[in-house]
Amino acid sequence: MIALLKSARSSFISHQILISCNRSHITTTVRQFYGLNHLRPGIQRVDIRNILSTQAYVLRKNVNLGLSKMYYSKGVQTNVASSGSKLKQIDRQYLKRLISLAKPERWKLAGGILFLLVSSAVTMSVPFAIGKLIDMINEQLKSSSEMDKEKLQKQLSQFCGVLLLVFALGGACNAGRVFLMNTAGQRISKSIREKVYQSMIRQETAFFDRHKTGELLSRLSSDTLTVSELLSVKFSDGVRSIISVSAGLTMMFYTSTKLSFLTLVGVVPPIAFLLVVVGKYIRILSKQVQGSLAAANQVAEERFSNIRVVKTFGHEKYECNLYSKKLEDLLQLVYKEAKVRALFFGLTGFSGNVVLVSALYVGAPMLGDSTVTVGQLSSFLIYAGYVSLSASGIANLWSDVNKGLGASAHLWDILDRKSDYTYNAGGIIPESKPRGQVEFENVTFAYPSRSDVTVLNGLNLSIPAGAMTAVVGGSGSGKSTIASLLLRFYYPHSGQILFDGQSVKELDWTWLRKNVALVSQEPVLFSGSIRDNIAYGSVVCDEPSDASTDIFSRIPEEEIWKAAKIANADKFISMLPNGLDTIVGERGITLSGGQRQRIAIARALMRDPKVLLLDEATSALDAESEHLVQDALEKIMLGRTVLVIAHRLSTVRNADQIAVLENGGIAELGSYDELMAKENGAFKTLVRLQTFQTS
Ligand SMILES: Nc1ncnc2c1ncn2[C@@H]1O[C@H](COP(=O)(O)OP(=O)(O)OP(=O)(O)O)[C@@H](O)[C@H]1O
Repeated sequence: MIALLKSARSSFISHQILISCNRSHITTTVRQFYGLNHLRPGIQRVDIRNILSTQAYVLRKNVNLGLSKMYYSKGVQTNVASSGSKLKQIDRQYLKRLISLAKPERWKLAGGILFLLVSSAVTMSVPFAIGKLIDMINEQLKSSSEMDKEKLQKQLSQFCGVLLLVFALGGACNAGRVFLMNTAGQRISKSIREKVYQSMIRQETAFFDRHKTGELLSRLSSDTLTVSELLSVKFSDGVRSIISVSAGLTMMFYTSTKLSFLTLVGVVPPIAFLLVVVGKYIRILSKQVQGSLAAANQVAEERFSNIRVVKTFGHEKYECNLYSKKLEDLLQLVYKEAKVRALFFGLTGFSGNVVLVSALYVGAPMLGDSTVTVGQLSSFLIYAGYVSLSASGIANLWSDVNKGLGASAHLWDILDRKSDYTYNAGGIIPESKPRGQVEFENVTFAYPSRSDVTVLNGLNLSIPAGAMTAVVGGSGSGKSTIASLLLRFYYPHSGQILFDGQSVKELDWTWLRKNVALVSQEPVLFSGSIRDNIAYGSVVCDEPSDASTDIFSRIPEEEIWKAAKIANADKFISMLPNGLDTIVGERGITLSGGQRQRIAIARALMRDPKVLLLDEATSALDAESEHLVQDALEKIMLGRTVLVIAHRLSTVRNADQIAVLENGGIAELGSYDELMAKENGAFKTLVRLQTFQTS
């Protein structure tokens, strides 16, 4: 349980909170949901600058929900609630925003509510009608002659016929309500999912370093579903309960005020109090269950996507145990929740029956003194039944609203998050043809998820246009980081990177991507056909308004073959039974490493980039594959600026210049022969130590 040990005193730094997580599943939940990745079980101080305001809000709210109290030090973030009233204000804002999601479906929802009103009116009028009928029969039976009995039978048939028609109308309205609400819910869910996905996919790379795939998928699937269900089906169920309770109570009082007072006053308040308390506990538990389920899904998702690693090490049994352990944690919580839910529903059922019994107990003697008729007592009892059943529906709505608010807060975090520097369509598009000259000027950089480790420290490197530059250095020295920075996956903390004299930060995103392409060490393909994978490299409109999904299949086949030929991939593709239409499997798993790499080269070629980044492109291949890939690379290098992140002498030897990376900067720069001529030089030492393989 999360517990605050003590409030943040004025001496605390204003952006820190002190929390304690002494159960591992809570720790996992908090870590996953709130991005506090380094959180461990136990007591610790947490810096909430790295978590978004809404996440901080949800974190606080969750704690406030009953796990225990948690305090922020003063002035943490402007929109993090610092008092109960502010929290309510944010609740209202969130509620307004939540409701705004349903606006496009307002006519469907209004239609659903209209059907709901009709069906509720029908349902709620039935007990009254039945009461009247019973009284009528009673009256007629008292003064019964044979003729009267026949008349009564006829009236009864007519009454039942009308009742059946009314029921049919109620049933049709109910069906209409369910259909409209469900379709509106599905459309709301589609629209939220689209928005959330668009926002996610445009986030900068560091966002994906921090958020796990399983977590993002859970945002897309379960949070959007929770919100859309709340706005449609659950909302309408809740409104139905509210109508039933208010109409039921009104009719109870209308039927007999005295009986209503006597029945409700003694029974309802204590039971309502109990229900509120139990309902609140259920809310807390269901949140914990969601978190635990997400943790179990995370394990399965990660293992399936890395199944070959599991198989390579033969860890199937270990993984099964690990998953079982997660499920066991989940099961314990579900047991707890089931117990409380059972108590909750038991109490609701019991309260309903208590109301009925008290109505009977108080009402039966009233029959004697004719204060109520048999018909009135009957309809009163039915209304009392409706009220007690629907009261739990209102409790459920309350819990759903809270759940929906929590889920929507996760979604606002993603929707509101602006990835301003990565995707800046509308940046500078140089008028002249690109030359491909790249400069790293005094670049200092640390990864956002590990901000205390400086990877590049004042790096200066000039990469001449049309030439080949190789970067070498020990493992972890920052070679791939250079490529990531040029591709604008991340931004340097200081210094700048220039492309033809223009800071890459200011260049139009699409233009930059058209002119710089990367072929990485482990090229990943998508699960479609070879054709789709190669065509993926072509430049297409990146605006979401271009909703067509077949843009890649419209790329002329000759262009694809041309790229495949230069990449030495044409021969093996034409030998496959389905040629370009061969499906490559998840991540291209049905192809060999060399084949994947050549498809990736063809893919990069499709956009005819001016600058080509080759990140250890040949290191994982056998001699024949390497030859084919190397040959392909040599062909595509012509006329382009090439930056090779090299491990092999075969590539380095041909380079126009070699940069040796050490301690975050360039230790040596020169041609192969120049660097080898330096007796105790860094490059020569690297070669001697065979940090990168000789071929
Ligand atoms: N996404 C990331 N988040 C945090 N740290 C990272 C990330 N990627 C790399 N690093 C760290 O940055 C440093 C430089 O990594 P980089 O991949 O650039 O090295 P490299 O020289 O290419 O290594 P290798 O030759 O082993 O591939 C390493 O210490 C690595 O642990």
